[in-house]
Amino acid sequence: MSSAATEFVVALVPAAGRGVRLGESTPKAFVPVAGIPMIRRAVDGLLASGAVHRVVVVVPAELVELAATLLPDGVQVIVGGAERLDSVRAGIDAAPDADLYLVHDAARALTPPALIARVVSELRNGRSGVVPALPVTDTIKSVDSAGRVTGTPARADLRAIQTPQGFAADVLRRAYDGVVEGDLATDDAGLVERLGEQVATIVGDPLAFKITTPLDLTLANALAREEG
Ligand SMILES: Nc1ccn([C@@H]2O[C@H](COP(=O)(O)OP(=O)(O)OP(=O)(O)O)[C@@H](O)[C@H]2O)c(=O)n1
Ligand SMILES: C[C@](O)(CO)[C@H](O)COP(=O)(O)O
Repeated sequence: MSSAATEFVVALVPAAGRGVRLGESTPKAFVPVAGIPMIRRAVDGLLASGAVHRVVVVVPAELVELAATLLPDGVQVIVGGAERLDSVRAGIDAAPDADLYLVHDAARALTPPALIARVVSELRNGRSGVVPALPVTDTIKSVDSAGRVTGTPARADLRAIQTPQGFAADVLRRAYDGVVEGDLATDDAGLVERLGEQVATIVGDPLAFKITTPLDLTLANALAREEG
């Protein structure tokens, strides 16, 4: 960590999901990728970035003790909630001393440390919200409830958004103050955008893909084995 790094950076790692789409018997964050649980890989990536002072991992209640045995000393483990937003909120409440927050899915287990460091660097340069983004390669259409196409947004304007998403702490706290029961926001930046705050994108990394389906896990296993 550079001595010029004065703001206290806390990384929140929501890892309390069940992984329904992955279909394993173990909650997703505890599923191994080439022998190492996703949760451990995600935390190791954050620590290796050299840009994070503290890590708070959010897990299902029954897995707190197991998580503590899997993670390096000093990493805080807390209980999550029913939805991702509930788990992130628990993380924010557990780390009121943060100046900057990163919110990083455990499911993006192979995220390169250099990408994490770039997000923090942009925050330190004065951004209040930063997300990694990649161009989409498919054509994206909107559809109605019957599956009829209702529109085709210009692909050049679209980006697939990854994590870690970085925020000035007061901005993320205010964003979560606005969350209501049943909120449909699918990422943290979406909540910040509602405040009228600017969210900047940086170029993401294909390796930061979210392990969601069995095909994703096959890919992650192959990539991690190749890495050695
Ligand atoms: N109640 C929840 C739901 C999700 N997450 C976390 O948020 C990240 C992104 O969520 P996703 O990939 O959707 O994971 P799951 O919710 O586990 O997957 P699914 O929707 O297939 O059940 C994951 O690291 C997941 O563990 C969480 O902390 N708390
Ligand atoms: C936060 C996120 O990873 C950004 O792409 C994504 O929206 C999480 O969605 P999920 O349905 O919880 O996997």
